[in-house]
This record gives sequence, C-alpha cells and structure tokens, in this order.
Amino acid sequence: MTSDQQAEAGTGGPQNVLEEILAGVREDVAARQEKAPLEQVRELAAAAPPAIDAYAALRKPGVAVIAEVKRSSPSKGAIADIPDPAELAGEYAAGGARCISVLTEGRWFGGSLADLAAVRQSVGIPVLRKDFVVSSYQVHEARAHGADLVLLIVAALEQNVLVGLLERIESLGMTALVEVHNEEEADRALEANAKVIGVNARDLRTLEVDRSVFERIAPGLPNNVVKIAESGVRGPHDLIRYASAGADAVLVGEGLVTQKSPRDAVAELVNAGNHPATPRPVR
Ligand SMILES: O=P(O)(O)OC[C@@H](O)[C@@H](O)c1c[nH]c2ccccc12
Repeated sequence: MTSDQQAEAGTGGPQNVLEEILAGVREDVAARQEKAPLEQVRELAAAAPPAIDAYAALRKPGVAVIAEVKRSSPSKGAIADIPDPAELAGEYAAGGARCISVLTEGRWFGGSLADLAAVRQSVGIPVLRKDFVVSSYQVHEARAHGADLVLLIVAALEQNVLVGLLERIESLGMTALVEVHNEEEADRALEANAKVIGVNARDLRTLEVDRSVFERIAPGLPNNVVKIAESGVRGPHDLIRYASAGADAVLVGEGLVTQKSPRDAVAELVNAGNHPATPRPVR
C-alpha cells in the first residue's frame, strides 16, 4: 500500500517518510527522558561552556561551508562508516569549514549525541545539532552536548511549537537554523523570527532533490537573514550555482563523507566560495 492509500484507508500510521522518522524520534526522546529527566539535562546545559555565535560566523565574507558528519540516510542507506567523527570534524575544520553539522538521529542517519559531544571536543568552530527536534528536552540536550546551532524543521512543527522552540534555543545562547522547503514554510520561518534559514533541496516527505527550490525561495528572504542551501552539493559547481542565487552558506554531507580526502573536498568548496568571480550575497 502506498502512503497515499494508507492515508485514505485512515490507518492512522505514518503518512510519509518525515512522519515515520518523527514517530521514531518521539519514542527515542521518551526513552532518554526516562533515564535522564529534564531537570538533569537542564543543569548539564547550564553548566556547559557558552555557545559560539554562529550567526556572526556565517555572516563573514565568502560562501561558508557547513560540513556534515553523516553515516547514512533514508534515501541512500549506508553512506560512510565514520568510525571517528571527531577526527572527520577535525579534517573538515582544517579544510576551512565554517561550521560542522552533526546528525544525532540514530535510526535513519546512524548518528548520536555522543557524536555531537566528540565533535564539540575536537573543533573550535560552531557545531550544529542536526536532528528532528520536537521538544525543548532535545534543545537542552543539544546545549549539554556542546551545540551552538540547533536545526528546526518547519514541516515537522506546528507554528506555536516552532516559535517556542526557537525562543528556547535563543534563550540558551544558541542559534536556530530553521529549515524550509517551500514558500509557505519560508513565511512561517520569518513569522517565527528566524535569523538563519536553510532551504532544503530535498523534500523530507518524498526524499526527492530539486536544486531549483533554493533559487525560488531565497530571493524572497530579507538581507539580514543568513541563507543556507542544504542538500545536493556535489562539488564547486553546485556551490557556485547556489551562491549565484544568494546563498551565504551551503550545507554538505554526502558530497564530503564519500571523498578520499574530506579535508581537500572542503578546501575545494571553500576556495570556490572565496573566489572573486563567485557572486556575493546582497546585504
Ligand atoms: O548529503 P547532502 O545531500 O549533502 O545533504 C546534507 C543535508 O542537507 C541533509 O543531510 C539534510 C538537510 N536537512 C536535513 C534534515 C534532517 C536530516 C538530514 C538533513
């Protein structure tokens, strides 16, 4: 049965990939919260060294490269082993990455909070917790494990929840990266007062990649918003295409973790992003 048929049959189960991922995430969060109650994680978050200003880092000149630690994905299955995420993050930083993204979702992406903590220990640049955040518990967890940025996916959140989580992220000194995939979601992100918006070329409901989505949405975003093009960057060519459409940054996973030298692959992108012929975002 297709997901549409399932929806029609009214089985009440997940209607698409995103729904399915979210159902697992909710179970996993509940299980962690059982072991470490909110109060405990809140204290750990409060005791952590302060977050780095990721907004300022992303606003520096040149197209920023956000390099992702990504083992697997719902669309590709296993992508890379990554036995030592801290070492990989060190290579990314040495190659000139502006931020590191760490997937912490376990079931589909093979990530963990331990990966986040390990990466935090190994680099001095901002670190993003890339997950399906649905509760403030996960925001405190992110801070407790050293995150400076937290992803919020508009498609996964009711507007009031989106606003609440964004405020919680900022109240802990972190930056919210608010992910959108269409104009309506972009409007919701702006309404929530997002300062950093990621346009994901991949539709998380169908997993299809369409690189033109960024070109459609980015021109409608105000100049003070940091614009990140997410997914589908295979090399400098894609970075330049996104930069021409106004990208301040690109977020790259598969295109880096599959390279023999992730450091050189990042450096190649960074060089393209700093090249005088590469278009600059208007500010
Ligand atoms: O591997 P890619 O195509 O370079 O994509 C990276 C990143 O954009 C992708 O991992 C991603 C974007 N938004 C997400 C939300 C959840 C999980 C993963 C993602």
